[in-house]
Amino acid sequence: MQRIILASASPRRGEILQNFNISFEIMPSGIVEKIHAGEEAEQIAMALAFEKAMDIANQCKEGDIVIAADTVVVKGDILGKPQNYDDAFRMLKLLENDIHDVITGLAVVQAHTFNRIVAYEKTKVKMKPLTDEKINRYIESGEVWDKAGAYAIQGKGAAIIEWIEGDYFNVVGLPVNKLESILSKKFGIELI
Ligand SMILES: Cc1cn([C@H]2C[C@H](O)[C@@H](COP(=O)(O)OP(=O)(O)OP(=O)(O)O)O2)c(=O)[nH]c1=O
Repeated sequence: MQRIILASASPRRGEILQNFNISFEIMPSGIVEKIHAGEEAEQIAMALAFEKAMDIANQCKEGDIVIAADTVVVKGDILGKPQNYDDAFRMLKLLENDIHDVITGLAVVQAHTFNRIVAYEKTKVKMKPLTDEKINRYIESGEVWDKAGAYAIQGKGAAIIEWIEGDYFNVVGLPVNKLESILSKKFGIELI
């Protein structure tokens, strides 16, 4: 029996995938995410997604399908998750009142075969102007910690996002639209 594995500890990714017509298991990857200086954000997101998928695929039996993703926020700098309060403040100060990109790398790997697809999706996001007081209140809400770019569009962060262009689910961490195409066309698995 071919299993479908989501190689992710992100509750958001699990929740998004649960909406669909597939049964899957969750096996978070233990890789240490390292951003290599000088690489493009798209390359970094895809390389990290691929590393996570391969880490788990190596522990699976032949034929299992492993899905992994990695989300980064990009505005000149590449922003991952904030390390501490000052880092979260710096990120939100950089993002407020401007447009940035959210890039999610997506990897789908069939364990112990050469069937593997790595892709990325990009969504443009416009954040409202924010006073320092508002940034402080948002950080203190506790929502920012495990989120790339120190905000969550699916949470209180919705109130500070003016508009987006592209796939909403890509911002939340799993580009469902792209995943559906890859699973359907390359692996014969239908989400709906
Ligand atoms: C911008 C944004 C990011 N995020 C989250 C999605 C990802 O969980 C997180 C980016 O971290 P990732 O390193 O992509 O993922 P993760 O460490 O949470 O989970 P795993 O590697 O096990 O799959 O930021 C939101 O939930 N909402 C948002 O609006």
